Amino acid sequence: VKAVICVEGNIASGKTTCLEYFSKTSSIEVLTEPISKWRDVRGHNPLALMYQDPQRWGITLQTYVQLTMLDRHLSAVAAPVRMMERSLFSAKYIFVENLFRSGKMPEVDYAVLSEWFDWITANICIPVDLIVYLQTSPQTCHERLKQRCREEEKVIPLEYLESIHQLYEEWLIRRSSWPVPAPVLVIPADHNLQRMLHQYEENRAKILAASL
Ligand SMILES: Nc1ncnc2c1ncn2[C@@H]1O[C@H](COP(=O)(O)OP(=O)(O)O)[C@@H](O)[C@H]1O
Ligand SMILES: Nc1ccn([C@H]2C[C@H](O)[C@@H](COP(=O)(O)O)O2)c(=O)n1
Repeated sequence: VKAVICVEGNIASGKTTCLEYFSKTSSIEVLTEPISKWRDVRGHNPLALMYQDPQRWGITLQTYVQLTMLDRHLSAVAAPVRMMERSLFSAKYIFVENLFRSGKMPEVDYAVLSEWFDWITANICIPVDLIVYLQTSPQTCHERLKQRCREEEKVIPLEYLESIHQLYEEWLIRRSSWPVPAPVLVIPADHNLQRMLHQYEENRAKILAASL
């Protein structure tokens, strides 16, 4: 039986580090976010453009994110358990929603992206068996983001991470915004690396149970 687990969380919450840890397990295949594509589509960098001028380029990046995430979801599974970074769902419910709600995406762009998303989810089966939510404070993410130092992300202020955090909490904890496509395992993720790895080990059985 194959299982799909999506690891969700704010920017720089530790998703890649978590996936790297579980990639050492032979029964688990790991799919990271296709961020290299978002930074280079035929020589263009829609991620950088979006941060420079979200009004103009938000829909460009998010259209491409939707395509590349759909491609990830539909790619052939090669191991009993698949762990992937984020999902088609968080792309829409968190990032598109954030652009729209903060007034940085014109209503017509939001409408077109929503039509695409609704069509995809109505016509294509996107199986998700478990969501692992790495729950952090926006302050922790801000520090980790500065330390990681991705060129495009230097303009991200704490308030941006606070908005993303609120949207995640509404979606996965308060469950007041959008449908949650699978059970949610919440892992508090403000701790140091050693403690995080310990927590991942403690949660291993629960995570792998998704494949039973
Ligand atoms: N528990 C932790 N404590 C301190 N720093 C961490 C921890 N986990 C990850 N980091 C560092 O924080 C940055 C963001 O982590 P990363 O795994 O890339 O997050 P994400 O994939 O969610 O954006 C990286 O520089 C990483 O080395
Ligand atoms: N739908 C999306 C998904 C991601 N992004 C941005 C946010 C970050 O700058 C980057 C992903 O980095 P991570 O959270 O994995 O460290 O891509 C977006 O704007 N829209």
